[in-house]
Amino acid sequence: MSALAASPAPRRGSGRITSWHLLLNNRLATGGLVLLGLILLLIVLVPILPLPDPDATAPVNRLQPVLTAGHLLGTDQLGRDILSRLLWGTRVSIAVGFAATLIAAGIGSAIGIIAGYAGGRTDNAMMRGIDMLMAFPYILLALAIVAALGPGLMNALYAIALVNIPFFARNVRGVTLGYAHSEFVDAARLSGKGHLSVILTEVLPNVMPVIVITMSTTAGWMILETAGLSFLGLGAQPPQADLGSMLGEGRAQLFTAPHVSVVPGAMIFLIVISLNVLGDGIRDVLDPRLRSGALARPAPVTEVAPDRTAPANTAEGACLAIEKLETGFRRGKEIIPAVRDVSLHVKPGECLGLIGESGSGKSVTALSVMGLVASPPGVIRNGAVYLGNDDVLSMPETRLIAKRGSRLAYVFQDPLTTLHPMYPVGRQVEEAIAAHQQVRAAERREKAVALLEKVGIPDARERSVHYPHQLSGGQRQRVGIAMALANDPEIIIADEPTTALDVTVQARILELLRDLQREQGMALLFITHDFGIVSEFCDRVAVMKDGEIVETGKTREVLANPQHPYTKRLIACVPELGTGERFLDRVAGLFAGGKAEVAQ
Ligand SMILES: Nc1ncnc2c1ncn2[C@@H]1O[C@H](COP(=O)(O)OP(=O)(O)OP(=O)(O)O)[C@@H](O)[C@H]1O
Repeated sequence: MSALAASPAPRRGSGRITSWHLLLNNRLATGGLVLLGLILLLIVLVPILPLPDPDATAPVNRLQPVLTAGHLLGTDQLGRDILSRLLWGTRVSIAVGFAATLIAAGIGSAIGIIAGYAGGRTDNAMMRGIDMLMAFPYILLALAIVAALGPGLMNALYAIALVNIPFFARNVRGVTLGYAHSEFVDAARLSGKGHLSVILTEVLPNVMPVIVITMSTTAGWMILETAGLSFLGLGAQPPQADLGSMLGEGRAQLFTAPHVSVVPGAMIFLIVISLNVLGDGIRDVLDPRLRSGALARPAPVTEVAPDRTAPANTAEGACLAIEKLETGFRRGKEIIPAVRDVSLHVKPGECLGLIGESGSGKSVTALSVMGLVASPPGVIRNGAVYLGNDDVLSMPETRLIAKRGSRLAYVFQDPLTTLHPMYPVGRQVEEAIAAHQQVRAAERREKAVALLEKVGIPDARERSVHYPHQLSGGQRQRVGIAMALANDPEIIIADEPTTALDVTVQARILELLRDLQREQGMALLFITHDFGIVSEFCDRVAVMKDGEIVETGKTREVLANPQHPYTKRLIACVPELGTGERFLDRVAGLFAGGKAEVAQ
């Protein structure tokens, strides 16, 4: 860990959020859990409950209605107590459904992991087998299996398990394929671990949430399928009750005594619905991206707290002013602040460097400007952002969205993740133009080529039909800059635009940004963690630490006379050519002593 990264992290909420809290936060899942818990409790207690024998017939008492004395849910066509049969039958159906789920999950997941991990012929052979299994209508396949093995609950269980193996195998194989060639799996292999060990320690823990999610969402389905087979007389055999056979037996009295079939039908419905909503809740808890809301479709604009205090614009003549900004992230009911009390301004033609260690809040500050922090979980608690005199955070959503890319544009760190991999780069620049300008397709194309030329892409016309993966890292970043320039913005926010590039490309991109900024008189908010870049590039600098601005001023003055110890440490971290040893001594001295100051 770098010395800088070792400095204390922003304060976090003290309450520990467990998976239980997250599950219980989801009302539907809690409802499902309570309902399923009650049903499970009843079927566990059924042997000790004072209920009549579920199989004891009493023809004189046949088809008694609900709420008859001694028969709360009435009796069936043979005079058997429906409540007793329902609870014993539910016990059988749930046991068979869960057992089938476990068998299908075990075998299907093993096939999926082995096929995905091994790849090549093994994968091909296993998946073709699975495809054949899937090619049959599953209920027909289950019927054929039971017909071959003979009717009975155990055979129904095997049949249901078998027809569900492909769902697990396909799901798990897909996820395993993604992990099989990832760096951490390669590293484990290279460190000498055997295949089994790699599968068990590296692949399985990552695939496990998918297995559990598939289990929780298919268990209800399997209970339904078991009931279906019993309904057709291929599962539970008389006199044994399960929900499907009760439903099948009640069919003949559907119009004269509907309760005989409605009661088991309602129970099937309750079990399946509770399992499904609980399964959805479990999926949300197990997938950390869902947990933070990252996969939920983010709102088009960051949520702004209704009780936000919006200070007035104090920066005269600035084209961008941030006033006392406070942005945080929701975690349960808490909002954990990421930036606090941040005030900055940039004037036309000026370059402001925003510098700070990783996690200090630079990106959150930059993204808050145009309401781009994903909500959920992001929320702007307090503060204001002014573009000229316009209060951005008070604007109607559509107006704010219209300002994105026109008055203010962003250049992000990694163009490979921001460019669409399936479209040629020229088309993506054209899209940026089309977002704000009504120009004909041919003109737009010419404009896109001109922009690519302007940012220094050689043979721009030919390159414009290339896809992002066909360009180098530096060229991709140039495309990102071309897109930012597409609508002649007044301000560009460049968020560590050169971090992913090697030093020579980095220098060229920085030069390009500086030239364009001077040429077009744009304001630039340049985010970096490198004081070397700030000293060469920025007129003023703001230093950020733990979500707050700790020092701000003209770059030359801050460099010559840093006030905050953290600024001094950042400056000390800039290596000077030929002073390698001295630099390391300085850094080591600084961080060994913790609070040691830098000798200027
Ligand atoms: N989606 C999120 N949910 C919760 N916390 C987040 C989220 N995004 C960022 N944060 C937190 O906000 C804080 C500031 O993050 P930010 O990305 O602004 O840091 P940064 O200074 O830009 O770091 P870097 O230089 O590594 O990009 C960090 O503590 C981070 O963990």
